[in-house]
Amino acid sequence: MKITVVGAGAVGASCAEYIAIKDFASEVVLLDIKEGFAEGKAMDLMQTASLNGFDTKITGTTGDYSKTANSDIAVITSGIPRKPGMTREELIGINAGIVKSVAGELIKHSPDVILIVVSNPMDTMTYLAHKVTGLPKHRIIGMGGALDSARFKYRLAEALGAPISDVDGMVIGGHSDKGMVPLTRLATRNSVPVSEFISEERLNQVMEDTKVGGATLTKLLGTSAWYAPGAAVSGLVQAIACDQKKIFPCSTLLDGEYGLKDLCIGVPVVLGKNGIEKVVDIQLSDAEKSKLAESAEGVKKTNGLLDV
Ligand SMILES: NC(=O)c1ccc[n+]([C@@H]2O[C@H](COP(=O)([O-])OP(=O)(O)OC[C@H]3O[C@@H](n4cnc5c(N)ncnc54)[C@H](O)[C@@H]3O)[C@@H](O)[C@H]2O)c1
Ligand SMILES: O=C(O)C[C@H](O)C(=O)O
Repeated sequence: MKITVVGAGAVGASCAEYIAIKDFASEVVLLDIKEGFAEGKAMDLMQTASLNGFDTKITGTTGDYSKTANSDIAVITSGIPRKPGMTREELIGINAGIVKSVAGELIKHSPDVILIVVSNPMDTMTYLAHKVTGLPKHRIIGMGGALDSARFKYRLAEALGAPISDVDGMVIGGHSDKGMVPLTRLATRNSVPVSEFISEERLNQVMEDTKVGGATLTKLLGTSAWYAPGAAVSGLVQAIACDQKKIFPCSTLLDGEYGLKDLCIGVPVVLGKNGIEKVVDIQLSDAEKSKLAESAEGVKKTNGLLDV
């Protein structure tokens, strides 16, 4: 199993590290445009192999896509991150050009690749990857919901005073400060609805804290987060590489599911060796449906800024 990660920055390197530590891939290729950067990150990571006990071979390249040839999965993290006070949507001007060229190069060298798009604004960049590559929809996956759900579980555990392993929950919708839809109604603590343990007011606070999870970290760090994003990407990669058939909320091109068409947005999907093997159409309440529809409007507005 060969995996390419484009962008050896904070998220790309973290993602390569988690993939290697989980030891399910034979090879990870890191590619960056900054001279020597990916080679350096790869060497540094390889020097953790004997310490962390993995056999995955990590190599780096400055812009040489021939080194990525015949990748099974490629992750696109190249692009600028936001600074405090910015929205993800403001990154579109620079990142659209980067994602467009990177996606084109990747499929030239790996025509059968499954693409995972991370660069922001992620739902729009996933849509752009479709427009540029024309790949079937099961082979382009946007990563956002897996991360947002992890943050939701973190906030739920905090509110419940429970261990995170006792908590389950999912966030659908756009990967944006306003567009996320944390499904509080379906969140559970060991199969019991969380509303049995905490007030509606506290649950609303959990929802709001989850939606601004990325912005909160950006304010603290001065740039956006990387550990949880890297771990979330590695979870998607592992589900595909190991044909796990796990459900994650991912951004996918919808064609009528959830009453939505011609956009990529986060909904639950089954991930396996073919990429997105099924969109899971769950029954939403009227309030959840209207939040998702509003979120879709926001994503479509950002898509409208694309030059495709
Ligand atoms: N979808 C998500 O949940 C999620 C989570 C975290 C970050 N992000 C996004 O991921 C992106 C990367 O974030 P980061 O913190 O790793 O940024 P970073 O600046 O640390 O790394 C980005 C890397 O991309 C490289 N790059 C730029 N143009 C390139 C090109 N044409 N080809 C190859 N490499 C190129 C840069 O040299 C840099 O090393 C940002 O857009 C950020 O907003 C998304
Ligand atoms: O917040 C960001 O801009 C980066 C990423 O989308 C995140 O949610 O951490």
